[in-house]
Amino acid sequence: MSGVVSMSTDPAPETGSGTPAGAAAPGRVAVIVPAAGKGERLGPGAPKALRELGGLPLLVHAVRTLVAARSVDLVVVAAPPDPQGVAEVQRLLADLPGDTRVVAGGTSRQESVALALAALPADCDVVLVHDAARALTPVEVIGAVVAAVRGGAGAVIPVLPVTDTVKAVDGDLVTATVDRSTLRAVQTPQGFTRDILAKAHAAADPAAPATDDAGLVEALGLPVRTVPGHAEAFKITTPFDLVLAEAVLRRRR
Ligand SMILES: Nc1ccn([C@@H]2O[C@H](COP(=O)(O)OP(=O)(O)OP(=O)(O)O)[C@@H](O)[C@H]2O)c(=O)n1
Ligand SMILES: C[C@](O)(CO)[C@H](O)COP(=O)(O)O
Repeated sequence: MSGVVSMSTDPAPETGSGTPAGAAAPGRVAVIVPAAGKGERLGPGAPKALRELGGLPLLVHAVRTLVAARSVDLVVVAAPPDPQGVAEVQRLLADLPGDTRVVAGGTSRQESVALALAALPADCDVVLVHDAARALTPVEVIGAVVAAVRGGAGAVIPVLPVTDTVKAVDGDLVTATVDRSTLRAVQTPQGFTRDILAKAHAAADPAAPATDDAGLVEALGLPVRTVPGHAEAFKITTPFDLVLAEAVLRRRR
């Protein structure tokens, strides 16, 4: 497929040993990893997904966990779109086990996800979308999202309660205190049936990209379910997040 680099050969579609006679076997689970962002809030340097945490790029941490997850069959990374970015991601993934592929990403996260979605093999029926920037997400979160989609939810997101008091403001003036009991901080991986994610992206406006994929599903009026997220699935956005991530990694080792 043009623009797609396969890092291993296609495995035969899983037959699913528990499939009842006559029933269609489930398809494969693919994870799209948008990794094409610049990381402007992290400060000057290489694209964020290629910056190091404990001696390895953030992307490698994220993909290593994904390929180790029993529920995941295929990982497609949207790389920084310049030729060096794509080549570097290909090189990094070549050292990892599992079925991994690379596409060139886009100018927004939404576009990067759409480009990877267009490159998925036909036998994937569940698709997760997972930020490279959430490099330390525990494998349990990935399993919980896949299980919820396989259990019948069309769209699933991991969430955490909001722990700060939240205010609405107009400039520097507080206009309201928001009821945080109904608010959740949203993480990735977000999981979808392939049909729903494809419909959501087909209806999306490239000129006003959504910050997450579940937002596109909400815009279709379809339900989005939640599962518990994890504190260590935080997004590495600022230099302080990188310090925090180094501490989490040291504690794990
Ligand atoms: N054009 C883009 C922009 C973002 N992303 C990815 O989307 C994820 C979440 O985005 P964020 O953390 O905001 O990353 P950046 O866009 O790189 O950060 P910044 O806004 O600070 O530049 C990251 O894994 C990032 O690489 C992407 O694939 N393509
Ligand atoms: C998808 C996401 O990680 C959910 O919290 C988040 O919206 C991406 O953040 P961005 O800074 O808008 O890229």
